[in-house]
Amino acid sequence: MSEIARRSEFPDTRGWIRALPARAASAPAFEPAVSAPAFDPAPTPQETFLRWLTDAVEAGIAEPHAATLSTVDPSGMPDARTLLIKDVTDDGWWFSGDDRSPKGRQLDTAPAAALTVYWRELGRQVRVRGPVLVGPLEVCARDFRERSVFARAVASTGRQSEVLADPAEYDRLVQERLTALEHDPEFVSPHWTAWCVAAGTVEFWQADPGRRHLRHRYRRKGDRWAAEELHP
Ligand SMILES: Cc1cc2nc3c(=O)[nH]c(=O)nc-3n(C[C@H](O)[C@H](O)[C@H](O)COP(=O)(O)O)c2cc1C
Repeated sequence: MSEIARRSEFPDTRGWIRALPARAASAPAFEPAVSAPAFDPAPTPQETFLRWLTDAVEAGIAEPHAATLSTVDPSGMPDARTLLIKDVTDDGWWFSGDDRSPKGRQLDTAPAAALTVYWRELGRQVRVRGPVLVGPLEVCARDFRERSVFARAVASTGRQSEVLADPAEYDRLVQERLTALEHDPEFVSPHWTAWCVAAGTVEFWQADPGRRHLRHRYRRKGDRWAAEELHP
């Protein structure tokens, strides 16, 4: 086991945080090799992403489909939160939530976002940026129905991120929704939304122990993808 940097052993917070190990030196090589100037990525970022997601699944990474979604509010103030990627299609990267939530309102006024995935154990990051589109009603409804009954009950009480002034009242409302859903299992919240980041750029980043990190960026050019390597 590597040495643990204990906070109490450092004179100040900065010293402790600076001592935390950055990238594991044992990051696996990007195929065929990180040091190779050229490599053989898939023709589309979706395909490369799904290959990397497969690697993350096979490596046993918990919640390998978790991503950070960044948006901006009407004043231009950025916001970000973790959520789960629900699908990857030719159209882009899909996620879901309530359109009355802060993220929903932000996407309504500024329909663009960035999704960031970090698979620490593999030394890999993916950055997806682009306009955000609201999915068709049937896609939103399918996503809602695929949620557990409890998740549907919570989602349809629908005041996500508002101040919880009365926790007991909230628990009562969720119980009420649970009972209602048992009687009406086909119910779909009209606010539940599947959004798609229609990527304009997608960057794949692979750590290299020698800091010759590999960065491969796809850029959408009409209906095809152009790709380029970036300075680390
Ligand atoms: C691992 C993980 C997965 C999550 N998945 C979702 C999700 O799929 N959809 C969602 O709306 N919130 C999800 N959340 C909760 C969000 O991070 C966030 O708290 C919530 O969406 C409210 O965000 P907002 O106030 O910016 O709208 C998840 C949180 C975590 C930690």
